[in-house]
Amino acid sequence: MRGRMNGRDLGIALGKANTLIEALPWLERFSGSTLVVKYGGNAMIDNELKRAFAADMVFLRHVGIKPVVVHGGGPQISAMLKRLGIASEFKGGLRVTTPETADVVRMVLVGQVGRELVGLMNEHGPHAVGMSGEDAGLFTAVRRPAIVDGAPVDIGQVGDVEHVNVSAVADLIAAGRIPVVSTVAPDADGVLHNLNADTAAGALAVALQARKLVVLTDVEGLYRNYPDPESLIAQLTADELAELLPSLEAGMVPKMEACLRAVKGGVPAAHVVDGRVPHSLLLEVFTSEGFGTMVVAQ
Ligand SMILES: Nc1ncnc2c1ncn2[C@@H]1O[C@H](COP(=O)(O)OP(=O)(O)O)[C@@H](O)[C@H]1O
Ligand SMILES: CC(=O)N[C@@H](CCC(=O)OP(=O)(O)O)C(=O)O
Repeated sequence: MRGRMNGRDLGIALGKANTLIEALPWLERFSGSTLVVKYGGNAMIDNELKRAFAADMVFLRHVGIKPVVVHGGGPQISAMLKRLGIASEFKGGLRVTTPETADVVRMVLVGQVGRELVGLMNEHGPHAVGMSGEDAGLFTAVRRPAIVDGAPVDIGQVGDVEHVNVSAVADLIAAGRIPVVSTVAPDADGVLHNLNADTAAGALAVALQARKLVVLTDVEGLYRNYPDPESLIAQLTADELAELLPSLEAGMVPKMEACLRAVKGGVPAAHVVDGRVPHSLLLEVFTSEGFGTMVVAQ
């Protein structure tokens, strides 16, 4: 409400102005750069959080940052497989994917999770465009095994990203859109593969030479000794992460591999932040303290 302020209101207003001005150096630094944001299925807890995430992406877009969203949906896929009475298991952090499972993965990621995020962003205006690795040849997949107890195990139609057709997203970014990527893709023979969303986000961040990769998940960040709260890591180098990787547990493995791949591939920083905290991404990008765990090259 416009009108005269009392002393308390003025204090609150000045606090808001300070928050805005604290963002200035970060706006200057990141304006014009590409940010790849991976939104994990476990961080899509409720509608309020999803709305806050969508608003954050639109906010970034309006301040001149170019967000590219890569979304997950592991829990949502598992729920649909259960509804359909199809058994499902993970090996080495990756879903064993039969042809039947691959169809469900595509249905849920492209038709459900991706659509919902696009819809929430587009409540703010015609910003977001959904696509999968199949659209405009965005990703070509190559079949990969899971690593279980140090040995490779075949898990069906699961892929890594072999090739990224950068123009598929670059054209959308140039048009001012926010690409929202679902991570299924054909291999060289056209067979549909299920890509872990962290893996695909890492590969896309490298191909786009993004300024940052930010992974939103359901923990505060990377713990040296999970779940000891004292062992949360604020910052670590690629070499330190490479040393830690073999000791990590399933869910964190593809996430931290993606961060390592991004940083080794020329992305200046990769972050893991708590997606359960509304606007955590803005806190990471626009405050001096940062948020969660940051991986840097050196
Ligand atoms: N060292 C670790 N640090 C943080 N989380 C860990 C660690 N080891 C295992 N985890 C687990 O990894 C989970 C995140 O991975 P995942 O469930 O696959 O999330 P998402 O759906 O966001 O991809 C956390 O909730 C936590 O239980
Ligand atoms: C191969 C593989 O495991 N694919 C994942 C794809 C979704 C995903 O990665 O979702 P989150 O980011 O929410 O975990 C799956 O089928 O669950």
